[in-house]
Amino acid sequence: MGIFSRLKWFFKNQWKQYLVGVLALVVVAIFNVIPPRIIGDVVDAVSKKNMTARFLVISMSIFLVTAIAQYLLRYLWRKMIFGSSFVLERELRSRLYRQFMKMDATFYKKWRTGDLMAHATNDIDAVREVAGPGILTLADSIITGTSTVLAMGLMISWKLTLFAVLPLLLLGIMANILGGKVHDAFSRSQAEFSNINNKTQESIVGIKVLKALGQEREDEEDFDKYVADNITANKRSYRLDSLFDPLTTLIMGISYVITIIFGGLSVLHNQITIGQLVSFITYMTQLTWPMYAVGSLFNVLERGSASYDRISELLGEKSSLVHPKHEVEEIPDGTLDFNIHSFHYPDDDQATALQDVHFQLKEGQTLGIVGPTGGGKSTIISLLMRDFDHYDGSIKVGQYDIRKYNLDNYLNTIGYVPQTNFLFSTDIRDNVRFANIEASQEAVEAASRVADLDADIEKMPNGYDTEVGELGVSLSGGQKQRLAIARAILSNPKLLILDDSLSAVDFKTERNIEQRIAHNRKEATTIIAASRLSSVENANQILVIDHGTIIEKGTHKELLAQKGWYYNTFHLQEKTAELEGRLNNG
Ligand SMILES: Nc1ncnc2c1ncn2[C@@H]1O[C@H](COP(=O)(O)OP(=O)(O)OP(=O)(O)O)[C@@H](O)[C@H]1O
Repeated sequence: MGIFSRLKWFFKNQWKQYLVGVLALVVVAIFNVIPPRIIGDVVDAVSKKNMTARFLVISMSIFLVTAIAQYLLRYLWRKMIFGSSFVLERELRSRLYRQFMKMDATFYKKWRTGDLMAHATNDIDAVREVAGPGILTLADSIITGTSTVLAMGLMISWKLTLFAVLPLLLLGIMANILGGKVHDAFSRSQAEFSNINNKTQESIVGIKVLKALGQEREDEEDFDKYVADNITANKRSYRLDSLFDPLTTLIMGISYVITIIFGGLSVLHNQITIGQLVSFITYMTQLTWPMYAVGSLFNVLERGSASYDRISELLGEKSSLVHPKHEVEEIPDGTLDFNIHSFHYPDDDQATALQDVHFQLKEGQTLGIVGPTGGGKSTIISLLMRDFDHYDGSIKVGQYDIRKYNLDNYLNTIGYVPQTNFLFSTDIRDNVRFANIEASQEAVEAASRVADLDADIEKMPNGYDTEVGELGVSLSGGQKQRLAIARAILSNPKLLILDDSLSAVDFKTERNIEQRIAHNRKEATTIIAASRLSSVENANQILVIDHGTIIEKGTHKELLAQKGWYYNTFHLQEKTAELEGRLNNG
């Protein structure tokens, strides 16, 4: 029952709907008392041989009116109670979605996609069941149960009612004993469902790699193991369920036996009439539904409660990002003052990811960041993108520390092209203008030209209408990268960040893109992190990052003159490019 108090915030919001629904249930329950009474009266009239046509017509008319009224009222409570439960579903879904949107990189490292999907689907459904069928069953079983027992007691015999209802107490005791166990079993089965979700998602995303490595059999076996674990958990959950339903039948059976024995004796001793006994048994039949409902109720509540625990845990997660009380609403310009004394990833206290990284950029300048793999290039970009806000030092974009800006305003000024691109399942045009869906065709074409993608698109049969992503054509790695660049260019950001995002295009295309970006973005700042040094040759300033710190700094010319890592790598890459060029030319 604890789940109801935890959902109090929702019931408070929807109290009017629930009140109307419950009132309708009360009236239905009152109407429910009438038919057995009429049946009893008709039986008595027949047995006493004083039945008249008028009596029969009146009795049957009341019967019919009651049935129609019940039909209409049942429609009303369904609409009120089930309708409200969908409001809860919508509210929880949107809370979860908003939470997903505002969480930081640490959150997404902790939670697996399959978990998040399971919370957003199965768990929300289980909580909705509490607010719909759960409330209905609770109210209906209390109201129908009470009104039926009252009718049995008041209109027929309290003594007989007491004997008949006594065994039902056993059900309450059993529900209490099994409640905690069902909660745990359902939590376990939901956790196993999350594992299956994760496994399926991982296998589908990695299907090409799986096949290439000939791991289908092993993956299938792995999957079967997850399914088996899920089935074991489900079986346990349903075993507990199965203990309850037959018990209800058994207890109802005992109640009937008691009723017939004591009821029969009462008729023999002229304490009640035969018609009253028929009414009593009909009332008993009406009690069957509330009894079964208790079984399903305790199930729905324990499942809902376990799911609400899981959802609350997610909603309770706090983003580590700083949200100052007085956020700067101003839009930052493209100047940058990066001063990090030290930074380590939240889950890795030991290794310092960045140490003494300091650089400044004026509006319109280009910065290149290069260095050995794992050196810390992406980490610098991560801090600029505010994936993490806790470090020793400060990063200023425009006049203020980036943590002082409203996060959305700040990120809107950045055009970010990550190492791995994501295409949405829509056409090329909408993929390019994703950040600004109102952008004109001319603007989309201009951005595509800067990214050197226009010629490729024009060759496609449907041009900018070509569907891409899951449902459409597959673009090449280089085309995907250029589409992501066009998307970033279209929003005309103050700060454009390319994180190794030209790695899949050839040297000539890379040059084209660089020149066009430089030409189009004279007033704006650009940061290019790259493994290929040719990507940053024309930058105003280049940093060589290794082991999280700057080991060389300068322009292309200055760095060559230093004859260090940059010089060696540049010549090595030049020779490799030359060799590749010769091989390609035959
Ligand atoms: N989310 C993270 N949590 C903990 N450590 C991380 C995380 N991301 C990166 N690292 C570690 O930080 C170091 C720098 O990684 P980073 O990705 O910044 O290097 P990089 O220079 O961009 O490498 P590459 O050229 O291979 O992309 C590495 O040792 C890496 O293992």
